[in-house]
Amino acid sequence: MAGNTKNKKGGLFSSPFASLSPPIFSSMDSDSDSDSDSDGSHVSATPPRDFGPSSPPPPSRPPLISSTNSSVRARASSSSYSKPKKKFSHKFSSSPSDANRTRIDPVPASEDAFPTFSANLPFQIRSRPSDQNRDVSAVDRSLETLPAGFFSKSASFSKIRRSTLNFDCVEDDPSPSSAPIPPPKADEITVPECSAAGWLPEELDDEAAVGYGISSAKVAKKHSNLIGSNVPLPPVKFRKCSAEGNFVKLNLKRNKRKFLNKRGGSSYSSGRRSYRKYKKKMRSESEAKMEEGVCEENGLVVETMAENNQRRESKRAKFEHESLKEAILAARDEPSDENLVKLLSLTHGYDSFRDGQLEAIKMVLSGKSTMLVLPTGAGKSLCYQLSSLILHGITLVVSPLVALMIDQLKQLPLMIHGGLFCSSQTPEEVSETLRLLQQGDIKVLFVSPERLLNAEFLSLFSANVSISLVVVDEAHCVSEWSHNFRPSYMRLRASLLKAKLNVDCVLAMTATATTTTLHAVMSALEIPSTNLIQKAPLRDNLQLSVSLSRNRQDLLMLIKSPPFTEVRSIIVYCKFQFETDVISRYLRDNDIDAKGYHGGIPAKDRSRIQELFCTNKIRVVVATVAFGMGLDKRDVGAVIHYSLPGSLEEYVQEIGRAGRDGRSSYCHLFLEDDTYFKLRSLKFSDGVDQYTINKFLCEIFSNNKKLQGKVCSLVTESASPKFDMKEEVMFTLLTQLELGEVQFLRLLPQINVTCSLSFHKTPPDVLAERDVVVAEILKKSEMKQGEYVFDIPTVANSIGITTTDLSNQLQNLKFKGEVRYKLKDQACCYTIVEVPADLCSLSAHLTKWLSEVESCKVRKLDAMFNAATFALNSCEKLHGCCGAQHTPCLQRRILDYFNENYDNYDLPNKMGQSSLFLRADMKVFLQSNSQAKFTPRAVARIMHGIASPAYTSTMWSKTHFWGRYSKIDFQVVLEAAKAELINFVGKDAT
Ligand SMILES: Nc1ncnc2c1ncn2[C@@H]1O[C@H](COP(=O)(O)OP(=O)(O)OP(=O)(O)O)[C@@H](O)[C@H]1O
Repeated sequence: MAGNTKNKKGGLFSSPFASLSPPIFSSMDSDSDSDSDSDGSHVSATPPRDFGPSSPPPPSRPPLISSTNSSVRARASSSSYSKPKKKFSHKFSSSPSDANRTRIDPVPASEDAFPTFSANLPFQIRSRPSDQNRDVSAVDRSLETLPAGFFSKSASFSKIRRSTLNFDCVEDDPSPSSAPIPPPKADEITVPECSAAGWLPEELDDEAAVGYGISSAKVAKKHSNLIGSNVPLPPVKFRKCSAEGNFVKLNLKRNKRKFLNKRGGSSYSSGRRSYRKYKKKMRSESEAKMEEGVCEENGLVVETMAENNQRRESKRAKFEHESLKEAILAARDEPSDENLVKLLSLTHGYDSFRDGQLEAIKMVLSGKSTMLVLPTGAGKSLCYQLSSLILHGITLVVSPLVALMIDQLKQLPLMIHGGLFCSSQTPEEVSETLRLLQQGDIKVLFVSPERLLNAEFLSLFSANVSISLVVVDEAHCVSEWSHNFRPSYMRLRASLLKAKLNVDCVLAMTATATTTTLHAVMSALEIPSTNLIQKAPLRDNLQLSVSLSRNRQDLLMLIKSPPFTEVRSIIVYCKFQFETDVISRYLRDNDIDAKGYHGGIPAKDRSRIQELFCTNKIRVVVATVAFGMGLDKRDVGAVIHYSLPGSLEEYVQEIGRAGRDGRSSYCHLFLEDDTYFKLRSLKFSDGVDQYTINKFLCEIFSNNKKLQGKVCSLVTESASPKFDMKEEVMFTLLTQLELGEVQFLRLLPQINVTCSLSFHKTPPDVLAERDVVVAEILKKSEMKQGEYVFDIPTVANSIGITTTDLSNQLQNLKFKGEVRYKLKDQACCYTIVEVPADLCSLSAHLTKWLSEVESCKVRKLDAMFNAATFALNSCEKLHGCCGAQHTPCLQRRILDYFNENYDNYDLPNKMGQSSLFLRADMKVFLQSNSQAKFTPRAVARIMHGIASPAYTSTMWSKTHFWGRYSKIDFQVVLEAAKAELINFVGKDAT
């Protein structure tokens, strides 16, 4: 398979980057909008980025017209700048088991491996023995699982635009193990033809004007070539202040950004100071110019103060608009440091670029695909934002989460018009976005990876809309060796982007990628090793500390000790949903203003909690991984890990929510063994045996000869328990069958395949005579409770049309009042391209690959645990570490981890390697459950307390063997299960 990479252990892929030189760490490098559920107004109200009295003030200056007429003066004073003022004030004010577990514990208690909490700390924590008797089954029951069904349940675009930002979608969960990402449904999007659209500058109006602190006057349209360029300018234009202007409404929030840094003192704040200077300068320049005009007119025209203000603001807006156009053209002609800095100050109000930004922008502008690795909060988004203005075509940003897309859309500077396509949009919303796209009103378009390579979506770009740059955000998701692999991201290959979108230039961005991951991403996106821009993974304003033990009292004591007492906003990360509820309640009971946040909470409530946190109405959010992606609250002063993160990548991402304003921030990790054991067990919940993969492949390629070239479907919900395989694992396998060395199939968008239909107007037989679709439905359906029930792919195949065509025809019939129908059973759809000659070797191949992916995840957890354990037990405290403070040693471990191929060799771990009672217990277990047909993996999972689709915790946690051996290495348990099953089956056979 071209472009794929090979794991060191030898796998499916061959990497053209085998000789890629190690990345260079040149230096250590030093805001999420809330979503209200109240009304529409909040959408245009960015939550304050800083919470001091630092909002850009509404223009306040004496009226420029002197009048002897007192009534005019009175009107003037009351009306002067009232409109912008009102808008500003409006925007600023809106906020936005086991009772019978009697056997001997196979692994002795081992908490004494850790020292007690050191006394010479800035904060005191009591050390407690870890709780060895935790109920392992609870792990499974309460594991953070964010809601699946992204395509059916999530927010509509109108909601996004108007009020609640609904995050109730699978894309909300960055964890691959808990977030199936189905490909898009074919019937979700109807794409009209694109008409020719150019990037013509448009009117400057209210919204833009408000954005610049000016009034609602308009500037006449002006073609770009009037300012001396043959090249059409990008749409530096501003939309009308109407409810429909969602992008502007979202963008308007930017204008409420407060540019003063109350906590101050860092390089991160300098940009804001310069923004104020810039605004002042721009104001005085434009005012001077305007005053000339006013003097000329004074005495000639009797006008109201409001009209006068409008006229003056119009001039200033025009002036600023012209300045921006000039700056864009200058940067396009010559992307020099000077020109780019000038443009930066006009667009973002910052006076300098941060480390890596300028380099990345220049690379992109010169058409070079670039890999950008900057720490969280370092300003990666700005790199594509600025580039998008200078590039001719549109910039397509591929983002993994709907919530993230919405945040990124909101964070676009005012003059960069954005749009998004996500699966949760209604057809009307899709059409509206398309209309804006065709009109040239969208410069940056956010899409999910599923949608990006959807045939209908791709057809959009074939003729009229040209793409200059594809940005792959969270690019580590492309690699199966990352902590957060997304099968749909696998489809992003340079070859496909070139072939389908005619795009040569890709900007891949991530904060967390090991060398192996980087190589895989760069290989897939064909980014040369010379085009890697990489800075140290951590910002140096984060103070890292670790302590042994973890219980509620320790957490409370930590939060009530300095320096945490001084911190206004704190995030406490837990692994399990139940923990967030329990801990937040406990904190509240102890006078700490805290709220729990996890994927099980309704989307509306989650939005509300985020809003309250972002507006400092609650101090502590106790959250699972569901909280934080895209959160750009600048003054989060502390991140506390109540549970061990699953990898150093996850740790770095989560602590990266702290100190985004550049101030010293505190990141504390509570370490204890139990969570480690639970998490390690869970790392084995995705694995599949070769036997199962073989069965799965047989199903996929069954009836292969007949079905080649036709639409096949697999209803994942029912297939999952059948194969004892998670839905996302099935999807990963199907993606691998599409993108592997040989393309065996082609994935089609997911659809609901079972249709129950009833006729309402014309009798079915009569209708069938004139409609071939109806005739075929009658032939292929079964009658159930008075309804015709049929399989969509079967009917489509027999007519010889696509499932999308069939869906459209059904919609037509419904529209005419002829039929009513319901669809159910979401399925992965595909067409077979080639039937594998040897299913056994293919299944062996896939099993090996999945097993390597699984081992990689386990190593990541071990690396996290070892780094924290090292800080606690082995740090000699020579290089600045003291007490629980381990910034230097943890920074070093993290740097080493990202720089070296840690994830390619096994690390020492705490797992037991044998148990006297394991085999005996298995024998008893198999005998007492002789009716069940276990695989070795199923037995091993039960012994580890890991639920699976066929062996749910609801059913199996009742056995007293559930989770009993979770402290023994899974592979040891698996081998024992294989041996015992052979014994058991052999005995059974005799
Ligand atoms: N040159 C700059 N000067 C000052 N502030 C900047 C600069 N560039 C970006 N910022 C600000 O830094 C903040 C973080 O930027 P951004 O959200 O792009 O970070 P990121 O690298 O994408 O982080 P994450 O990986 O967490 O998403 C934003 O508020 C942004 O406006």
